[in-house]
Amino acid sequence: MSALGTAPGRTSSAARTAPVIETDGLTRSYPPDIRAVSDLRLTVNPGEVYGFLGRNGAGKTTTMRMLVGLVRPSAGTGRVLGRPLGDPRALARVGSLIESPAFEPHLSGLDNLRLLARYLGVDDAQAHAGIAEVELTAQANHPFRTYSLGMKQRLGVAAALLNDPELLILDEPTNGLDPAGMVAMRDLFRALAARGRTVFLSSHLLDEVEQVCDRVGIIHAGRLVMEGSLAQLQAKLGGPGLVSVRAQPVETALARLRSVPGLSPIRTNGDLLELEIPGDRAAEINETLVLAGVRVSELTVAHRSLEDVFLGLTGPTTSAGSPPAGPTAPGAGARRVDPKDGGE
Ligand SMILES: Nc1ncnc2c1ncn2[C@@H]1O[C@H](COP(=O)(O)OP(=O)(O)OP(=O)(O)O)[C@@H](O)[C@H]1O
Repeated sequence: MSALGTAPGRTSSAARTAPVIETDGLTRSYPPDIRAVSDLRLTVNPGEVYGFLGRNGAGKTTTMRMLVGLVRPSAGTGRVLGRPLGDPRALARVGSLIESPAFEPHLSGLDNLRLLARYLGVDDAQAHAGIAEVELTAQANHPFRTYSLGMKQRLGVAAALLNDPELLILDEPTNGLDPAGMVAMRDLFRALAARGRTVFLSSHLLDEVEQVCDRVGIIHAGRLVMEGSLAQLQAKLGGPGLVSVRAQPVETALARLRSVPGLSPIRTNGDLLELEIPGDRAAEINETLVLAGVRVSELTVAHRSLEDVFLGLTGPTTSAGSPPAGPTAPGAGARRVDPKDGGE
């Protein structure tokens, strides 16, 4: 086991550089033989936005529940803010959104937060600040029961922020948000990181993680298949992808591209040329063609999905099956209908 966090505390310089979350061999099994999380070794550093990426049933929620002491590990150890998992002294400095918080349906969003603020012993002003921070001011006095899924989610994040936590642990925080809400939430996470807070969020959306996270851990069938910086993830994704170019005159375009090493089209269909190259060479293709007097009317880089990343990192699996390293139960990795979100 690595040197898990030493003495915690805001004032210690050692604590500032020690990981905020560190786990070693963290495992959670469910009877009769489901391995929801297996031998997980995570390192989350202070001040970063860390994306915990995995598809449905990968083990994200179970991991987060262990981190905040809601579920006891079957094996392995971990530390949060330098203290053992579930230690109340650490949890007092953590804000989390894992299960939907039990808000009072007939109270307004603001009154719900005030109630929670009183319970946590924090100033009422924090409730107002939280509402503003998640951009719910216009709906602050509407009853919670009238809130959309996205508004409920934003109120949940505001609740997690109430005690001005050093670490936020958020399970799929952008679930249900519209595109503008997603952008606002991403901005909030970056702003929190800029203030030295650490954000550990889960997602099954590669795009989302790429846009907001500094580091990424990819969990698949209960196991961590990759952990590293966004640049390292992108390097893994930077392999050949499919770039399509619509260009005229097509003969000139073909001849020009064939003359540049590595840019030879693999297929042509009328004036559409397809190249299998890293997507970051798209601008080079455009420039090459334009300088050769070719008109480029369309240039698309095929989007690489999370599925592609998994296939690249783990090899093919079926949704009902699992690779040898994954959950041990038949059907492990398939979606469990969870009361927290009512399933898919
Ligand atoms: N209480 C439980 N009892 C039995 N199996 C469970 C329990 N909780 C989780 N599992 C199983 O553990 C695996 C991981 O579930 P988990 O909820 O952690 O995944 P997830 O990555 O959060 O998925 P999602 O994105 O769908 O929320 C799944 O196969 C799930 O069915």
